[in-house]
Amino acid sequence: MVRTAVAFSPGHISGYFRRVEGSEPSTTGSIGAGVVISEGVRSTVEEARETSIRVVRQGHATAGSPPVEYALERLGVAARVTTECRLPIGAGFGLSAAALLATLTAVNHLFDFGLSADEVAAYAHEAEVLHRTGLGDVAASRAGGVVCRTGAGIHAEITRIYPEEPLYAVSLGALPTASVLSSDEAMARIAAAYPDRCPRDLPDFCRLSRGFAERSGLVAPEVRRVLDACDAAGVPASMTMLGNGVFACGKAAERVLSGLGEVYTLHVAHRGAYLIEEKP
Ligand SMILES: Nc1ncnc2c1ncn2[C@@H]1O[C@H](COP(=O)(O)OP(=O)(O)OP(=O)(O)O)[C@@H](O)[C@H]1O
Ligand SMILES: CC(C)(CO)[C@@H](O)C(=O)[O-]
Repeated sequence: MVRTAVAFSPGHISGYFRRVEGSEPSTTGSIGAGVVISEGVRSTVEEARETSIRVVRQGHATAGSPPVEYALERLGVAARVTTECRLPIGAGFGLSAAALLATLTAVNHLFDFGLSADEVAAYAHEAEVLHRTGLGDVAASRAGGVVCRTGAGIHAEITRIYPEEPLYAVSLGALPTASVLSSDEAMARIAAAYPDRCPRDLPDFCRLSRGFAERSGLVAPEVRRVLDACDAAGVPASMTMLGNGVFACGKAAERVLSGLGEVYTLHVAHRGAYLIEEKP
């Protein structure tokens, strides 16, 4: 019988960030703030002769995931991996980091590596940074909360608060993270836009993020239309970094967003990646 392990990792909406360039992947990443969300990626890992990755969303499967393939190779294992998520990929929900954390958590158990949670996160972070699919998402998604990262990498200081209220998001399409992270011009604007403090609560997070989004020049026209509708209704909202999407806080947010796309109601996660089951 083929042995299987299943793990889950929460996703992460980044509200504002600044790239930190270190001498190696472990010291490279970002500072910034975001929300770790209870939705994320579930990964099923089976022993196999050759590695294959199936990415499943809403019953539709695609093959391959360069960052996950890299991480498996780095650990010297071959496995059949299936990732499943409900949220859209490439839309600023930190799903590449969640896929890495969930897969490596399952791999760690399946192959009896005995890696600590720190070591699992270090491998995931390295794969993210090298593939330019994220900078701070792994550090954030290691645990829950509205997070404020004041240093780069997984060992940096992170403060976490746990508001009870939900937030709401709509996605207007994908924005490949690497396309923005590879642009020096975008990075310079982003650095200048950084709000130099941590959020006090969820509405404060939304407002600080919005100031950043405006100053960074990253707001695309479709995102602008949704932000305008939120502004008109007095709903604090900003852009999902880095995706063509909007997140919004407060009671009226769901109603305002519902006319503009599929609305995801998201809760602040209380924990990071965890093993769901191991068979046999
Ligand atoms: N659910 C997933 N399962 C496996 N690989 C994924 C998954 N989501 C993203 N990836 C990998 O990450 C690459 C693109 O990542 P990208 O950073 O653009 O998406 P994201 O993490 O969903 O969004 P963002 O980083 O903007 O929040 C994909 O090409 C894929 O290889
Ligand atoms: C770069 C980024 C916005 C991509 O999701 C995120 O990883 C972050 O906040 O560092």
